Amino acid sequence: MAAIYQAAYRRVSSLICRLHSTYVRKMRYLNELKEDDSLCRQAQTSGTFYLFHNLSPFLQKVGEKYFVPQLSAAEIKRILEKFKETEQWIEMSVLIGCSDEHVPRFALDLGALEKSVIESELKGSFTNLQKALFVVDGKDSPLLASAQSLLQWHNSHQYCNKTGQPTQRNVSGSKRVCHASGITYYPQMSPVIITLVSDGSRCLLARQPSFPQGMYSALSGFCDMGENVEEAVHREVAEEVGLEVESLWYSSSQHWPFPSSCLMIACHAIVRAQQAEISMNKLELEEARWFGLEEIVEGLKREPRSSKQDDGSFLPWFPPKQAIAHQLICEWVKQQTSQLA
Ligand SMILES: NC(=O)c1ccc[n+]([C@@H]2O[C@H](COP(=O)([O-])OP(=O)(O)OC[C@H]3O[C@@H](n4cnc5c(N)ncnc54)[C@H](O)[C@@H]3O)[C@@H](O)[C@H]2O)c1
Ligand SMILES: [Mg+2]
Repeated sequence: MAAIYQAAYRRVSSLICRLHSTYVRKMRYLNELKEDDSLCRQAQTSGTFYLFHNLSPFLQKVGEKYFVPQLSAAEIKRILEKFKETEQWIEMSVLIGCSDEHVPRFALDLGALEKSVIESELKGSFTNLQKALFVVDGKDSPLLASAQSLLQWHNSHQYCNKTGQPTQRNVSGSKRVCHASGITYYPQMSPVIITLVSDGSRCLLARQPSFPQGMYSALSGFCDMGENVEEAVHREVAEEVGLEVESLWYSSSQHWPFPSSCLMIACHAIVRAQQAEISMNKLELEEARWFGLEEIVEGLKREPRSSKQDDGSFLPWFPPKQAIAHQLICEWVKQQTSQLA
């Protein structure tokens, strides 16, 4: 009897498994790789690798386009042999995802090896992440950003905060453990709110002193300990431009690798048109002002290069489409245009 039940259970389980979508199977496989060291070690032999050098990703240029090559384990071994290094280096890679066909993807930083040798061997170049994110295909930039953030987190968490002893990573790189204290460290992100404030017919954009000339963006700020998203939006708007938010709603979120792993939580906020006088915090901002719809539409078309005028001043331009600030601005334009229609 028990055998019949077991056979029926197996049939139902395998049916459920087949019914699972490609996405669900992929996520379950990735989770197994994170948890199971021997499975992940085996996966490294059949996976593909994104290369980094001191946290700069490796890109190849074909014509005017930049690509992020995925190298096989065999190609990595060939490079390592050039340096008379062993394949043990592969163990320093971190798991960053997998294809729909369950080919795992890893990121590996070869920062200790001579950069120019790798570049000429693989015919490409290690490119600063800030530049790389804006020149690669849109689907590759989130992958590069999260890979770099994870590599950076490992670099800065080599030792236990409590004992000062070295921490040991698991094979996938999803955590580090201090065996002396038993503390497990997981990769961290800092929550940051980014808010496009509107008074109903205009939107508020600001400049930090570190921004490139002419660029304006939505207000942003790190969440304080214990704060929720709504409280952070209210506080940041009050702190930076002296306005009181009346209502707000969530738009979307984005992982942002600068300065190190932020979770950008994007919202729209409304302030009363009668109480919209800006009182800017000069310690944080260089300029903050209201923009009408026409000026925003013009600014969205403007390239950073074409923003400089003959008298040396700069016309406003906005963050590129890879930044969530861009998305907030486009949503606001859509909202305003639909109201006018
Ligand atoms: N992707 C986008 O569209 C977009 C747009 C704007 C800003 N951002 C990012 O948002 C982040 C925060 O924006 P901000 O500079 O306006 O923040 P902010 O207004 O909170 O000011 C930054 C200051 O906050 C303090 N701070 C508090 N907690 C911090 C933490 N965990 N890490 C670092 N500093 C902390 C520091 O003193 C720092 O100088 C920046 O890293 C920026 O790159 C992204
Ligand atoms: Mg700020």
